[in-house]
Amino acid sequence: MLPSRLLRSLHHPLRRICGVNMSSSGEKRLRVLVDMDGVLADFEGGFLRKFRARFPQEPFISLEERRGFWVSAQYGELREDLCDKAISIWESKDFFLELEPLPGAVEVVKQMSQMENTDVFICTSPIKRYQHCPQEKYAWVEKHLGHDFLDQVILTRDKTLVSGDILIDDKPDILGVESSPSWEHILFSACHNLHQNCPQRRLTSWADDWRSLLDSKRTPDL
Ligand SMILES: O=c1ccn([C@@H]2O[C@H](COP(=O)(O)O)[C@@H](O)[C@H]2O)c(=O)[nH]1
Ligand SMILES: [Mg+2]
Repeated sequence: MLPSRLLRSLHHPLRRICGVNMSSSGEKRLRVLVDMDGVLADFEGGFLRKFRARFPQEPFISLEERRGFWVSAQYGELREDLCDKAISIWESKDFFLELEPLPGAVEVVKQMSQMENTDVFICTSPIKRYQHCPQEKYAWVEKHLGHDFLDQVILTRDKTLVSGDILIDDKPDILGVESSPSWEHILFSACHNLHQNCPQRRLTSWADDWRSLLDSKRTPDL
């Protein structure tokens, strides 16, 4: 690795060849990956509302009672056939598009992406039944963050393959083929993970001190 003072004097393409993500002022840029469901978009709230509307006679699990990432698994434990009924909700047209943004999420992502030396990407896993979900995820980003933000959308079912400094995500275990991902996983608090004692640093909501969290990952300019 070359010293940063030398890298600063190099032209942009060479900086890239050296494998360092530097700004024109010579500072290393921070790459933040932000999950969508449960972090930007209220997946749990949207699910519960639509489940109760579609199946008014069926038992349901309140947000306070939610435990574990997989909604379908907890509904299946409640009663076997409720697993498929739960899945049918997020497989329906307009489910992902109509999710409400979580409080502060849109404002924070806009602020974050305007910060100096900071690149923000939305990193989200589509469901395998692809008829509606991938298109609606793009449409959600366009609706809430604007057309230009579509350049910063990453759809993947394996987030370990995406490089970044931080991944803000509500799923406690993010696994994939890469056993040593480049990012630090910051656990975003959600109803399903509140009771779990997880080793990751947490962001409890978008009202939490996300700026300090980002600053803690910035490397000082040498
Ligand atoms: O029980 C469930 C709960 C969620 N899903 C789907 O998982 C992904 C989660 O995506 P993230 O990028 O990790 O937020 C989303 O597509 C949900 O629909 C599920 O399949 N089963
Ligand atoms: Mg999520």
